[in-house]
Amino acid sequence: MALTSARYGKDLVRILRVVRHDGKEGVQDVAEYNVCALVEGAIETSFTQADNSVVVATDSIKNIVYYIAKISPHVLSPELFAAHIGVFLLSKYAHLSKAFVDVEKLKWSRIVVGEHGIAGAEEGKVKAEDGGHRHSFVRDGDEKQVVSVEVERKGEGYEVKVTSGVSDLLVLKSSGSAFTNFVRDEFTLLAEVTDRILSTSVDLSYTFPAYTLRDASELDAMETSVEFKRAAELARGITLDLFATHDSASVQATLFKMGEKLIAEHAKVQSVSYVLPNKHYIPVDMKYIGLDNMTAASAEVFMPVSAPSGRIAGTVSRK
Ligand SMILES: O=c1[nH]c(=O)c2[nH]c(=O)[nH]c2[nH]1
Repeated sequence: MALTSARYGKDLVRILRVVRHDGKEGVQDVAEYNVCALVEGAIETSFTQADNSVVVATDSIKNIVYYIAKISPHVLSPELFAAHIGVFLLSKYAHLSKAFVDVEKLKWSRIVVGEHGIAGAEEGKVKAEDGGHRHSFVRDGDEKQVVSVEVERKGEGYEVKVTSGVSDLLVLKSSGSAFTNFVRDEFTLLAEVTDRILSTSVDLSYTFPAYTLRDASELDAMETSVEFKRAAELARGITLDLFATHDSASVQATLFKMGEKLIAEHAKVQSVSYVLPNKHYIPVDMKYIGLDNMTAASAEVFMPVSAPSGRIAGTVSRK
């Protein structure tokens, strides 16, 4: 018998970091993360011979995540924060060869004070550059930025592979989606529809080429070269814009359009993967009470169905 793979670390490390911007009249940012940090390396004997001398305790790995959250100038960028944790783990412990850091960044957006028609709220309207309040935030949705970083020791430096994305971005359109011309046989109950509700919870990930750096001081250069922040803005924007505007023949066709567009717009994005549940909304049949609710034009009352859902997955890659 042999140990054929081994990896360990800390999962579900929760962090909220406040960033106070000097000289900007009290403007602050916050970043809330869920982090999973795992390592590989010369750790076999801890499994096969109960040899803990090669084990950096998972408690220490958790403490390193907090430490990097405190000292990293990159903590607002999920890609650079994750890469910083990975590079630190390998630079600190010579017997470790790879680090796998997954981070989820939760969505805190600035509250825009004074736009809710509340008398007196103007007094508290103290703006950051983007027009929101300087240090007050709202959780506007379950959506998360999700990033997986793999760092591998390569000679004196480190090779960093980044996959970024979005999860739990819930969208719905009440028109502009059809589904016709599919296989019809003895199992087919579904009617063709030229106009239907389309709703999905977007799970998106996209990859970048491997980037080699000597140490953490080169993380800024990695952002300048790869432009993770621009990719994240494009990925979300393209997903939402095309979901809204594409005259959808199917989830499959809309998925491909979105992936194609992101690759066309960002030179560093190598492949784009979506997993899109088709969250069904079924028109309620009201014939029994003399009401027509079953045609594309008449359907107004729908029953949301939590299960089952379709599940459409696809990856679009640069040739
Ligand atoms: O966009 C869709 N794709 C499918 O593959 C499918 N299958 C189904 O029943 N409804 C839909 N909708």
